[in-house]
Amino acid sequence: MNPNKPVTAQAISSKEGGFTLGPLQMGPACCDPEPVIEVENLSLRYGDKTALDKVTLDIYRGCITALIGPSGCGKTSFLSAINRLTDLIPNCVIGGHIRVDGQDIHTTESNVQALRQKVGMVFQKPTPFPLSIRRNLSLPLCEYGVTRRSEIDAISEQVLRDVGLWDEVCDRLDTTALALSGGQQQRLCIARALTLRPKILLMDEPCSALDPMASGVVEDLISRLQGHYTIVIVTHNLAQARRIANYAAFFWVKERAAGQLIEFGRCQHIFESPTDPLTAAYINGTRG
Ligand SMILES: Nc1ncnc2c1ncn2[C@@H]1O[C@H](COP(=O)(O)OP(=O)(O)OP(=O)(O)O)[C@@H](O)[C@H]1O
Repeated sequence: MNPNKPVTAQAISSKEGGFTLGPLQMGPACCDPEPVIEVENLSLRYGDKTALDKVTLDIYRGCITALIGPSGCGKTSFLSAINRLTDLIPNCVIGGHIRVDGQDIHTTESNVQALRQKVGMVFQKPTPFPLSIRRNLSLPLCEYGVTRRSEIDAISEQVLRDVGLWDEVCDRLDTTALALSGGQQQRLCIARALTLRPKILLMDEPCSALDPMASGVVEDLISRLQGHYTIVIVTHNLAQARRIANYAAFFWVKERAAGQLIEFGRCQHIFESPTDPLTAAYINGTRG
C-alpha cells in the first residue's frame, strides 16, 4: 500500500495478507534482514530539552526489536516518532529522517492517517475505551470506513482469536471492556491494534503494568506475532528482551545530555558479547 494514499476500507477488509485462520501460529523465522523502518540521524527535542541525538537505526521486517536502556534515554520518544504521535506534543521538534517502507513520514504529502493504519501502537497501561468489547474493536474500523456489520464481526472474531481472547469473551462481547482483567484488557488493546491490519506494532512496555501470570500470556502472544508483524518493543525487563527479541538496540543518556543509540545488533550478540563497554555494564547490572 502506498503510505501517502488515504487508507481505504477495502484495504482493511480485503483478505490479502494479515489475518490468520484459527489460533495464531509462530511466524516465519527472522533470518533475512530487510529494513522496513529506516531511521537516519533522528534528533528529537521538547522545547529546550534534547531527548535524542542523531540516532541512526534500521528496523527489520517481521522481526522483534527490543529498545533497552535506562529511564530517560529516549526509548518512548523514539517509538512515538515512528507513528508521529510526537505531532501531538506542541513543543516537540524532530530532525533527521524516518522512512517506513521507503517513504519519508515527515514530508508534506505524507498521510498521518495512513501511517497510523500501518503502524499500530500498544501502550504500557491497557487503554480500552470505556465501551463494550465489541465496540472497542468496531470503532477503529468504522473510523477507517469499514461499516458492514458482517465484515466488522468477522474481523473482530479473527483478531480476538489471534490474541487468544475469543474463547474467553465470545459470550460477553456486549459487556464493558473495563470488566476484563488487566491482562485481558491488554490483549484486547493488541486485538484493537490488529483490526486495522498494521504491518508494524510499536509496544511501549506492554507487560510492565501486568501481574507475572498475565505478563507471561502477553509475552507469549508477542512471540507468536513475530514474523506476522514487525514489532518494536520498549522493555525494562532484560530477561524478557532476551527471550522474545531478535534484535536489541541499547540507548543511553549521560546526565543532562541527550539520549543516544550506543549499540544495535542481534539479541544474542548484545546480551552475550556486546561490543561497547557501556552495553556490557548495563547488561551486567553494573551501570544503569
Ligand atoms: N512531553 C515532554 N516534554 C518535555 N520533556 C519530555 C517530554 N516527554 C519526555 N521528555 C523528556 O525526554 C527525555 C526522554 O524521555 P523518554 O520518555 O523518551 O525516555 P524513556 O527512555 O522512554 O524513559 P522511561 O524508560 O522512563 O519511560 C526525558 O528526559 C524526559 O523527561
